[in-house]
Amino acid sequence: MKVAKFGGSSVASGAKIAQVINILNNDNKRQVVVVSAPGKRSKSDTKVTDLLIKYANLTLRKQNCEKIQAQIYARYAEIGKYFDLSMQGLNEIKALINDLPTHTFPNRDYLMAAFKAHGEFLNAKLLTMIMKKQGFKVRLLTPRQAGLVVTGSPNDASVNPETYVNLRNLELDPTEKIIFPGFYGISPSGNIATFSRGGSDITGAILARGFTAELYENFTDVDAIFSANPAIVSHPQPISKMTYREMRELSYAGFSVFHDEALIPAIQAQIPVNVKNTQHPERPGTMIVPETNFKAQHTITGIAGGKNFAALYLHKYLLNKGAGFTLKILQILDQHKVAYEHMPSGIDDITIIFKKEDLNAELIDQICNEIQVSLNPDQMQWIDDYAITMVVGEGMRDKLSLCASILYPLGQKNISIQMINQGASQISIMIGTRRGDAEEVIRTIYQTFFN
Ligand SMILES: Nc1ncnc2c1ncn2[C@@H]1O[C@H](COP(=O)(O)OP(=O)(O)O)[C@@H](O)[C@H]1O
Ligand SMILES: N[C@@H](CC(=O)OP(=O)(O)O)C(=O)O
Repeated sequence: MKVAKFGGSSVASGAKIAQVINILNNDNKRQVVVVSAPGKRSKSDTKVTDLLIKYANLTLRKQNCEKIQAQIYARYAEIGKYFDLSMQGLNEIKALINDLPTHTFPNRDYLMAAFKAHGEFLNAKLLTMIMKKQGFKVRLLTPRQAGLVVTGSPNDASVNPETYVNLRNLELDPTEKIIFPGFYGISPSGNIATFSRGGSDITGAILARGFTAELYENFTDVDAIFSANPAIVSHPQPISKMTYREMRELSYAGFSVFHDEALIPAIQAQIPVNVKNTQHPERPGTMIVPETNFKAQHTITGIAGGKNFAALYLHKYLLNKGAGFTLKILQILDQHKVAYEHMPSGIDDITIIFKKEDLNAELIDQICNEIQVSLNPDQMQWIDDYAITMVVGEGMRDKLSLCASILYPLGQKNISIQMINQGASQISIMIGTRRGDAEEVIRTIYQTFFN
Protein backbone atom coordinates (compact mmCIF):
# COMPACT_ATOMS: atom_id res chain seq x y z
CA MET A 1 0.00 0.00 0.00
CA LYS A 2 1.19 3.53 -0.82
CA VAL A 3 0.30 6.93 0.61
CA ALA A 4 0.18 9.64 -2.08
CA LYS A 5 0.21 13.30 -1.05
CA PHE A 6 -0.68 16.02 -3.57
CA GLY A 7 0.56 19.52 -2.78
CA GLY A 8 -1.37 22.74 -3.31
CA SER A 9 0.16 23.29 -6.75
CA SER A 10 -1.13 19.83 -7.85
CA VAL A 11 -4.73 20.50 -6.80
CA ALA A 12 -5.02 24.16 -7.79
CA SER A 13 -7.46 23.73 -10.70
CA GLY A 14 -9.87 21.27 -12.33
CA ALA A 15 -7.31 20.29 -14.98
CA LYS A 16 -4.68 19.60 -12.30
CA ILE A 17 -7.14 17.48 -10.29
CA ALA A 18 -8.00 15.49 -13.43
CA GLN A 19 -4.30 14.61 -13.62
CA VAL A 20 -4.33 13.60 -9.93
CA ILE A 21 -7.23 11.24 -10.62
CA ASN A 22 -5.26 9.74 -13.54
CA ILE A 23 -2.32 9.11 -11.27
CA LEU A 24 -4.54 7.42 -8.67
CA ASN A 25 -6.21 5.34 -11.37
CA ASN A 26 -2.84 4.12 -12.68
CA ASP A 27 -1.79 2.36 -9.49
CA ASN A 28 -4.19 0.47 -7.22
CA LYS A 29 -1.62 0.56 -4.46
CA ARG A 30 -2.19 4.34 -4.14
CA GLN A 31 -4.81 3.71 -1.55
CA VAL A 32 -4.49 6.64 0.85
CA VAL A 33 -4.55 10.09 -0.74
CA VAL A 34 -3.64 13.27 1.16
CA VAL A 35 -4.61 16.61 -0.35
CA SER A 36 -3.57 20.18 0.36
CA ALA A 37 -5.76 23.23 -0.15
CA PRO A 38 -5.80 24.62 -3.71
CA GLY A 39 -2.50 26.44 -4.25
CA LYS A 40 -1.39 29.01 -6.79
CA ARG A 41 -2.58 28.61 -10.41
CA SER A 42 0.00 31.18 -11.56
CA LYS A 43 2.83 33.13 -9.98
CA SER A 44 0.56 36.06 -9.10
CA ASP A 45 -2.26 33.89 -7.69
CA THR A 46 -3.06 33.51 -3.96
CA LYS A 47 -3.15 30.15 -2.14
CA VAL A 48 -6.51 29.29 -0.57
CA THR A 49 -4.72 28.98 2.80
CA ASP A 50 -3.70 32.63 2.52
CA LEU A 51 -7.28 33.63 1.61
CA LEU A 52 -8.50 31.76 4.70
CA ILE A 53 -5.98 33.58 6.90
CA LYS A 54 -7.36 36.86 5.57
CA TYR A 55 -10.91 35.60 6.25
CA ALA A 56 -9.97 34.66 9.83
CA ASN A 57 -8.43 38.08 10.44
CA LEU A 58 -11.50 39.90 9.05
CA THR A 59 -13.71 37.74 11.29
CA LEU A 60 -11.56 38.52 14.33
CA ARG A 61 -11.83 42.23 13.56
CA LYS A 62 -15.60 41.81 13.03
CA GLN A 63 -15.32 43.24 9.51
CA ASN A 64 -17.38 42.42 6.44
CA CYS A 65 -16.43 39.02 5.03
CA GLU A 66 -18.69 38.72 1.98
CA LYS A 67 -15.96 39.46 -0.57
CA ILE A 68 -13.42 37.04 0.86
CA GLN A 69 -16.09 34.33 1.31
CA ALA A 70 -16.97 34.68 -2.38
CA GLN A 71 -13.28 34.59 -3.36
CA ILE A 72 -12.70 31.35 -1.42
CA TYR A 73 -15.85 29.71 -2.71
CA ALA A 74 -14.91 30.68 -6.29
CA ARG A 75 -11.76 28.51 -6.05
CA TYR A 76 -13.80 25.38 -5.16
CA ALA A 77 -16.65 26.26 -7.55
CA GLU A 78 -14.16 26.54 -10.44
CA ILE A 79 -12.91 23.01 -9.74
CA GLY A 80 -16.42 21.62 -9.19
CA LYS A 81 -17.71 23.13 -12.42
CA TYR A 82 -14.79 21.62 -14.37
CA PHE A 83 -16.20 18.22 -13.36
CA ASP A 84 -19.89 19.20 -13.76
CA LEU A 85 -20.52 18.68 -10.08
CA SER A 86 -24.09 19.20 -8.89
CA MET A 87 -25.06 22.55 -7.34
CA GLN A 88 -26.10 20.63 -4.25
CA GLY A 89 -22.48 19.57 -3.61
CA LEU A 90 -21.15 23.07 -4.26
CA ASN A 91 -23.80 24.66 -2.05
CA GLU A 92 -22.66 22.38 0.77
CA ILE A 93 -19.12 23.75 0.35
CA LYS A 94 -20.41 27.34 0.21
CA ALA A 95 -22.36 26.87 3.45
CA LEU A 96 -19.33 25.40 5.22
CA ILE A 97 -17.26 28.45 4.19
CA ASN A 98 -19.92 31.02 5.13
CA ASP A 99 -20.79 29.38 8.46
CA LEU A 100 -17.23 29.45 9.80
CA PRO A 101 -17.66 32.69 11.81
CA THR A 102 -20.70 31.23 13.62
CA HIS A 103 -18.60 28.48 15.29
CA THR A 104 -17.21 29.00 18.75
CA PHE A 105 -13.49 28.68 19.44
CA PRO A 106 -11.54 28.68 22.71
CA ASN A 107 -9.43 31.64 21.53
CA ARG A 108 -8.15 33.57 18.50
CA ASP A 109 -5.40 31.04 17.74
CA TYR A 110 -7.85 28.14 17.52
CA LEU A 111 -10.12 30.22 15.32
CA MET A 112 -7.20 30.88 12.95
CA ALA A 113 -6.28 27.18 12.90
CA ALA A 114 -9.84 26.04 12.13
CA PHE A 115 -10.26 28.56 9.32
CA LYS A 116 -6.94 27.50 7.74
CA ALA A 117 -7.71 23.78 8.05
CA HIS A 118 -10.89 24.23 6.03
CA GLY A 119 -8.72 24.75 2.93
CA GLU A 120 -7.70 21.08 2.96
CA PHE A 121 -10.96 19.77 4.49
CA LEU A 122 -13.10 21.30 1.72
CA ASN A 123 -10.69 20.17 -0.99
CA ALA A 124 -10.74 16.58 0.30
CA LYS A 125 -14.54 16.74 0.42
CA LEU A 126 -14.65 18.10 -3.13
CA LEU A 127 -12.25 15.46 -4.49
CA THR A 128 -14.32 12.73 -2.83
CA MET A 129 -17.51 14.05 -4.49
CA ILE A 130 -15.75 14.29 -7.87
CA MET A 131 -14.29 10.78 -7.72
CA LYS A 132 -17.59 9.27 -6.49
CA LYS A 133 -19.34 10.91 -9.44
CA GLN A 134 -16.78 9.28 -11.73
CA GLY A 135 -17.58 5.86 -10.27
CA PHE A 136 -14.56 5.38 -7.98
CA LYS A 137 -14.97 3.67 -4.64
CA VAL A 138 -13.70 6.46 -2.39
CA ARG A 139 -14.24 7.60 1.18
CA LEU A 140 -13.46 10.89 2.91
CA LEU A 141 -11.62 10.22 6.16
CA THR A 142 -11.03 13.25 8.39
CA PRO A 143 -8.41 13.64 11.14
CA ARG A 144 -11.28 13.57 13.67
CA GLN A 145 -12.65 10.28 12.35
CA ALA A 146 -9.17 8.75 12.07
CA GLY A 147 -7.98 9.90 15.51
CA LEU A 148 -5.12 12.10 14.26
CA VAL A 149 -4.39 13.74 17.60
CA VAL A 150 -2.03 16.70 17.92
CA THR A 151 -0.65 18.72 20.81
CA GLY A 152 1.31 21.96 21.08
CA SER A 153 0.39 25.36 19.78
CA PRO A 154 -2.78 25.56 17.65
CA ASN A 155 -0.95 26.80 14.55
CA ASP A 156 2.27 24.83 14.95
CA ALA A 157 1.11 21.53 16.41
CA SER A 158 2.92 18.18 16.61
CA VAL A 159 1.50 14.71 16.24
CA ASN A 160 0.66 12.85 19.42
CA PRO A 161 1.89 9.20 19.53
CA GLU A 162 -1.62 7.85 20.27
CA THR A 163 -2.40 8.72 16.62
CA TYR A 164 -0.38 5.71 15.48
CA VAL A 165 -2.41 3.37 17.68
CA ASN A 166 -5.63 4.90 16.35
CA LEU A 167 -4.52 4.56 12.73
CA ARG A 168 -3.41 0.97 13.21
CA ASN A 169 -6.87 0.12 14.52
CA LEU A 170 -8.56 1.38 11.35
CA GLU A 171 -9.51 -1.28 8.84
CA LEU A 172 -8.64 -0.27 5.26
CA ASP A 173 -10.58 -1.85 2.44
CA PRO A 174 -8.03 -2.57 -0.36
CA THR A 175 -10.69 -1.87 -3.01
CA GLU A 176 -11.47 1.59 -1.65
CA LYS A 177 -9.43 4.81 -1.77
CA ILE A 178 -9.27 7.04 1.28
CA ILE A 179 -9.21 10.81 0.70
CA PHE A 180 -7.64 12.55 3.69
CA PRO A 181 -7.27 16.32 4.24
CA GLY A 182 -3.69 17.32 5.07
CA PHE A 183 -2.27 20.01 7.35
CA TYR A 184 -4.30 19.53 10.56
CA GLY A 185 -5.20 17.30 13.44
CA ILE A 186 -7.48 17.40 16.47
CA SER A 187 -6.31 18.53 19.92
CA PRO A 188 -7.11 16.43 23.02
CA SER A 189 -9.95 18.87 23.82
CA GLY A 190 -11.45 18.30 20.36
CA ASN A 191 -10.35 21.50 18.61
CA ILE A 192 -8.71 21.79 15.21
CA ALA A 193 -4.98 22.58 15.26
CA THR A 194 -2.73 22.85 12.22
CA PHE A 195 0.89 21.99 11.61
CA SER A 196 3.17 24.81 10.50
CA ARG A 197 2.86 26.08 6.90
CA GLY A 198 3.46 23.40 4.30
CA GLY A 199 2.32 20.81 6.86
CA SER A 200 0.32 18.53 4.54
CA ASP A 201 3.66 16.82 3.90
CA ILE A 202 3.62 15.94 7.63
CA THR A 203 0.11 14.44 7.40
CA GLY A 204 1.24 12.21 4.53
CA ALA A 205 4.20 10.93 6.53
CA ILE A 206 2.04 10.29 9.62
CA LEU A 207 -0.41 8.23 7.57
CA ALA A 208 2.44 6.37 5.84
CA ARG A 209 3.77 5.37 9.27
CA GLY A 210 0.33 4.69 10.76
CA PHE A 211 -0.78 2.45 7.88
CA THR A 212 2.72 0.92 7.42
CA ALA A 213 2.88 1.97 3.78
CA GLU A 214 5.57 0.51 1.53
CA LEU A 215 6.14 3.98 -0.02
CA TYR A 216 5.20 7.59 0.66
CA GLU A 217 4.79 9.42 -2.65
CA ASN A 218 4.90 13.20 -2.44
CA PHE A 219 3.56 14.76 -5.65
CA THR A 220 4.54 18.35 -6.39
CA ASP A 221 5.25 20.70 -9.31
CA VAL A 222 8.90 19.88 -10.01
CA ASP A 223 10.50 16.78 -11.58
CA ALA A 224 12.73 16.12 -8.60
CA ILE A 225 14.47 17.69 -5.68
CA PHE A 226 17.33 19.65 -7.23
CA SER A 227 20.78 20.15 -5.79
CA ALA A 228 19.96 23.85 -5.39
CA ASN A 229 16.76 25.89 -5.39
CA PRO A 230 15.80 26.39 -9.09
CA ALA A 231 14.79 29.96 -8.26
CA ILE A 232 18.44 30.69 -7.41
CA VAL A 233 20.48 28.44 -9.73
CA SER A 234 19.23 27.96 -13.27
CA HIS A 235 18.70 24.32 -14.29
CA PRO A 236 20.25 22.72 -11.21
CA GLN A 237 20.98 18.99 -11.29
CA PRO A 238 18.22 16.72 -10.03
CA ILE A 239 19.02 14.46 -7.09
CA SER A 240 17.98 10.91 -7.93
CA LYS A 241 18.59 9.44 -4.47
CA MET A 242 19.44 10.92 -1.10
CA THR A 243 19.33 9.89 2.56
CA TYR A 244 16.80 10.93 5.19
CA ARG A 245 19.59 12.76 7.00
CA GLU A 246 20.59 14.78 3.92
CA MET A 247 16.98 15.75 3.27
CA ARG A 248 16.41 16.79 6.89
CA GLU A 249 19.36 19.18 6.75
CA LEU A 250 18.45 20.56 3.33
CA SER A 251 14.75 21.02 4.02
CA TYR A 252 15.48 22.70 7.34
CA ALA A 253 17.84 25.12 5.61
CA GLY A 254 15.55 26.09 2.75
CA PHE A 255 14.53 23.29 0.37
CA SER A 256 10.87 24.22 0.73
CA VAL A 257 9.81 21.39 -1.58
CA PHE A 258 9.50 19.02 1.41
CA HIS A 259 8.69 20.04 5.01
CA ASP A 260 11.62 19.39 7.36
CA GLU A 261 9.37 17.85 10.05
CA ALA A 262 7.70 15.52 7.57
CA LEU A 263 10.59 13.10 7.45
CA ILE A 264 10.41 12.14 11.11
CA PRO A 265 7.45 9.69 10.90
CA ALA A 266 8.92 8.23 7.69
CA ILE A 267 12.28 7.73 9.41
CA GLN A 268 10.64 6.19 12.47
CA ALA A 269 8.98 3.58 10.28
CA GLN A 270 11.84 3.46 7.69
CA ILE A 271 9.43 4.18 4.83
CA PRO A 272 11.10 5.50 1.65
CA VAL A 273 9.78 8.80 0.27
CA ASN A 274 9.47 9.48 -3.45
CA VAL A 275 9.11 13.14 -4.48
CA LYS A 276 7.52 13.22 -7.96
CA ASN A 277 6.04 15.63 -10.47
CA THR A 278 2.22 15.48 -10.84
CA GLN A 279 2.56 16.63 -14.44
CA HIS A 280 5.17 13.94 -15.26
CA PRO A 281 4.42 10.99 -12.97
CA GLU A 282 6.37 8.63 -15.26
CA ARG A 283 9.64 10.39 -14.33
CA PRO A 284 11.53 8.81 -11.42
CA GLY A 285 11.68 11.88 -9.17
CA THR A 286 13.83 11.78 -6.05
CA MET A 287 14.00 8.82 -3.67
CA ILE A 288 14.71 9.62 -0.02
CA VAL A 289 15.95 6.49 1.68
CA PRO A 290 17.53 5.17 4.90
CA GLU A 291 21.27 5.65 5.41
CA THR A 292 22.02 1.92 5.62
CA ASN A 293 24.04 0.72 2.60
CA PHE A 294 23.71 4.14 0.94
CA LYS A 295 26.54 4.83 -1.54
CA ALA A 296 27.11 8.55 -2.13
CA GLN A 297 27.48 9.40 -5.82
CA HIS A 298 28.86 12.92 -5.29
CA THR A 299 30.78 14.76 -2.57
CA ILE A 300 28.01 17.31 -2.21
CA THR A 301 24.35 16.39 -2.60
CA GLY A 302 22.76 19.81 -2.22
CA ILE A 303 23.17 23.44 -1.18
CA ALA A 304 20.33 25.15 0.66
CA GLY A 305 19.92 28.60 2.06
CA GLY A 306 17.66 30.36 4.51
CA LYS A 307 17.67 34.15 4.76
CA ASN A 308 15.39 34.77 7.69
CA PHE A 309 17.81 34.52 10.54
CA ALA A 310 19.29 36.97 13.01
CA ALA A 311 22.31 36.47 15.25
CA LEU A 312 23.67 37.71 18.55
CA TYR A 313 27.46 37.81 18.60
CA LEU A 314 29.15 37.88 22.03
CA HIS A 315 32.86 38.26 22.74
CA LYS A 316 34.38 37.79 26.18
CA TYR A 317 37.96 36.89 26.98
CA LEU A 318 38.32 33.48 28.65
CA LEU A 319 34.70 32.68 27.85
CA ASN A 320 35.69 29.01 27.59
CA LYS A 321 37.02 29.04 31.19
CA GLY A 322 34.02 30.71 32.82
CA ALA A 323 31.58 28.04 34.01
CA GLY A 324 27.93 28.74 33.33
CA PHE A 325 28.28 31.38 30.59
CA THR A 326 26.25 29.38 28.07
CA LEU A 327 23.87 28.18 30.78
CA LYS A 328 23.01 31.77 31.71
CA ILE A 329 22.31 32.63 28.06
CA LEU A 330 20.02 29.61 27.76
CA GLN A 331 18.20 30.55 30.97
CA ILE A 332 17.53 34.05 29.65
CA LEU A 333 16.24 32.66 26.35
CA ASP A 334 14.11 30.11 28.20
CA GLN A 335 12.53 32.81 30.36
CA HIS A 336 11.41 34.55 27.17
CA LYS A 337 10.35 31.25 25.54
CA VAL A 338 12.72 31.91 22.64
CA ALA A 339 14.33 28.94 20.91
CA TYR A 340 17.73 29.31 19.27
CA GLU A 341 18.67 27.55 16.06
CA HIS A 342 22.47 27.22 16.36
CA MET A 343 25.14 28.29 18.81
CA PRO A 344 28.64 27.95 17.31
CA SER A 345 31.36 29.02 19.75
CA GLY A 346 35.11 29.62 19.99
CA ILE A 347 37.46 30.25 22.93
CA ASP A 348 36.38 33.87 23.40
CA ASP A 349 33.32 34.14 21.17
CA ILE A 350 29.86 32.75 20.78
CA THR A 351 27.20 33.41 18.12
CA ILE A 352 23.58 32.57 18.84
CA ILE A 353 21.46 32.23 15.73
CA PHE A 354 17.69 32.74 15.83
CA LYS A 355 14.83 32.47 13.39
CA LYS A 356 13.59 36.03 12.83
CA GLU A 357 9.95 34.93 12.99
CA ASP A 358 10.43 34.03 16.68
CA LEU A 359 11.46 37.58 17.65
CA ASN A 360 10.30 41.18 17.75
CA ALA A 361 12.09 44.43 18.55
CA GLU A 362 10.94 44.51 22.18
CA LEU A 363 12.05 40.93 22.81
CA ILE A 364 15.46 41.56 21.23
CA ASP A 365 16.03 44.56 23.51
CA GLN A 366 14.95 42.64 26.61
CA ILE A 367 17.24 39.69 25.81
CA CYS A 368 20.23 41.93 25.02
CA ASN A 369 19.69 43.98 28.21
CA GLU A 370 19.52 40.89 30.38
CA ILE A 371 22.61 39.37 28.77
CA GLN A 372 24.50 42.63 29.28
CA VAL A 373 23.58 42.76 32.98
CA SER A 374 24.06 39.08 33.70
CA LEU A 375 27.17 38.28 31.61
CA ASN A 376 28.85 41.62 30.98
CA PRO A 377 30.40 40.61 27.62
CA ASP A 378 33.36 42.60 26.22
CA GLN A 379 31.52 42.97 22.96
CA MET A 380 27.89 42.33 22.02
CA GLN A 381 26.47 42.82 18.53
CA TRP A 382 22.98 42.15 17.21
CA ILE A 383 23.13 41.12 13.54
CA ASP A 384 19.67 41.54 12.09
CA ASP A 385 20.32 40.36 8.53
CA TYR A 386 21.81 36.93 8.84
CA ALA A 387 21.62 34.15 6.29
CA ILE A 388 22.63 30.54 6.59
CA THR A 389 23.83 28.40 3.73
CA MET A 390 24.02 24.68 4.31
CA VAL A 391 26.23 22.46 2.15
CA VAL A 392 25.15 18.86 2.61
CA GLY A 393 26.32 15.45 1.40
CA GLU A 394 26.93 11.95 2.75
CA GLY A 395 30.01 12.04 0.48
CA MET A 396 31.50 14.90 2.55
CA ARG A 397 32.72 12.67 5.38
CA ASP A 398 36.50 12.74 5.84
CA LYS A 399 37.06 15.07 2.87
CA LEU A 400 39.86 17.10 4.41
CA SER A 401 40.25 19.90 1.87
CA LEU A 402 36.55 20.44 1.39
CA CYS A 403 36.29 23.61 3.49
CA ALA A 404 39.06 25.23 1.50
CA SER A 405 37.38 24.30 -1.79
CA ILE A 406 34.16 25.90 -0.58
CA LEU A 407 35.66 29.02 0.95
CA TYR A 408 38.33 29.97 -1.61
CA PRO A 409 35.90 30.90 -4.44
CA LEU A 410 33.80 32.88 -1.96
CA GLY A 411 36.88 34.82 -0.88
CA GLN A 412 37.69 35.53 -4.54
CA LYS A 413 34.29 37.19 -4.82
CA ASN A 414 34.89 39.24 -1.66
CA ILE A 415 32.00 37.57 0.15
CA SER A 416 32.43 38.07 3.86
CA ILE A 417 31.89 34.91 5.89
CA GLN A 418 30.46 35.62 9.35
CA MET A 419 30.61 32.05 10.60
CA ILE A 420 31.47 28.56 9.45
CA ASN A 421 30.48 25.47 11.38
CA GLN A 422 31.60 22.00 10.48
CA GLY A 423 31.65 18.95 12.61
CA ALA A 424 28.47 18.60 14.65
CA SER A 425 26.99 16.77 11.70
CA GLN A 426 29.69 15.09 9.62
CA ILE A 427 27.62 15.49 6.49
CA SER A 428 27.11 19.25 6.49
CA ILE A 429 28.90 22.57 6.64
CA MET A 430 27.01 25.64 7.75
CA ILE A 431 28.06 29.07 6.49
CA GLY A 432 26.74 32.32 7.96
CA THR A 433 26.76 35.44 5.78
CA ARG A 434 24.91 38.71 5.36
CA ARG A 435 21.51 38.26 3.73
CA GLY A 436 22.52 40.23 0.62
CA ASP A 437 25.26 37.69 -0.16
CA ALA A 438 23.17 34.56 0.42
CA GLU A 439 22.17 33.77 -3.16
CA GLU A 440 25.64 34.47 -4.54
CA VAL A 441 27.06 32.04 -1.96
CA ILE A 442 24.74 29.29 -3.22
CA ARG A 443 25.52 30.01 -6.88
CA THR A 444 29.27 30.11 -6.25
CA ILE A 445 29.36 26.83 -4.35
CA TYR A 446 27.11 25.24 -6.97
CA GLN A 447 29.45 26.34 -9.78
CA THR A 448 32.46 24.98 -7.91
CA PHE A 449 31.05 21.51 -7.35
CA PHE A 450 28.50 20.89 -10.09
CA ASN A 451 29.60 22.81 -13.22
N1 LIG B 1 16.04 22.25 -4.12
C1 LIG B 1 14.80 22.31 -4.60
N2 LIG B 1 14.36 21.37 -5.46
C2 LIG B 1 13.11 21.43 -5.98
N3 LIG B 1 12.23 22.42 -5.68
C3 LIG B 1 12.61 23.37 -4.81
C4 LIG B 1 13.90 23.35 -4.22
N4 LIG B 1 14.00 24.41 -3.38
C5 LIG B 1 12.84 25.06 -3.44
N5 LIG B 1 11.99 24.46 -4.30
C6 LIG B 1 10.64 24.94 -4.62
O1 LIG B 1 9.68 24.08 -4.04
C7 LIG B 1 8.51 24.12 -4.85
C8 LIG B 1 7.61 22.94 -4.50
O2 LIG B 1 7.20 23.02 -3.15
P1 LIG B 1 5.74 23.54 -2.76
O3 LIG B 1 5.46 24.84 -3.46
O4 LIG B 1 5.57 23.49 -1.29
O5 LIG B 1 4.90 22.41 -3.49
P2 LIG B 1 3.47 21.82 -3.20
O6 LIG B 1 2.50 22.87 -3.64
O7 LIG B 1 3.46 20.61 -4.09
O8 LIG B 1 3.38 21.47 -1.75
C9 LIG B 1 9.05 24.11 -6.25
O9 LIG B 1 8.15 24.66 -7.18
C10 LIG B 1 10.32 24.95 -6.12
O10 LIG B 1 10.09 26.27 -6.48
N1 LIG C 1 -2.14 24.57 2.58
C1 LIG C 1 -1.17 24.60 3.63
C2 LIG C 1 -0.51 23.26 3.87
C3 LIG C 1 0.34 22.70 2.76
O1 LIG C 1 1.08 21.73 2.95
O2 LIG C 1 0.27 23.30 1.57
P1 LIG C 1 1.22 22.96 0.27
O3 LIG C 1 1.11 21.47 -0.04
O4 LIG C 1 0.64 23.85 -0.81
O5 LIG C 1 2.66 23.33 0.60
C4 LIG C 1 -0.17 25.72 3.38
O6 LIG C 1 -0.31 26.44 2.41
O7 LIG C 1 0.71 25.92 4.20
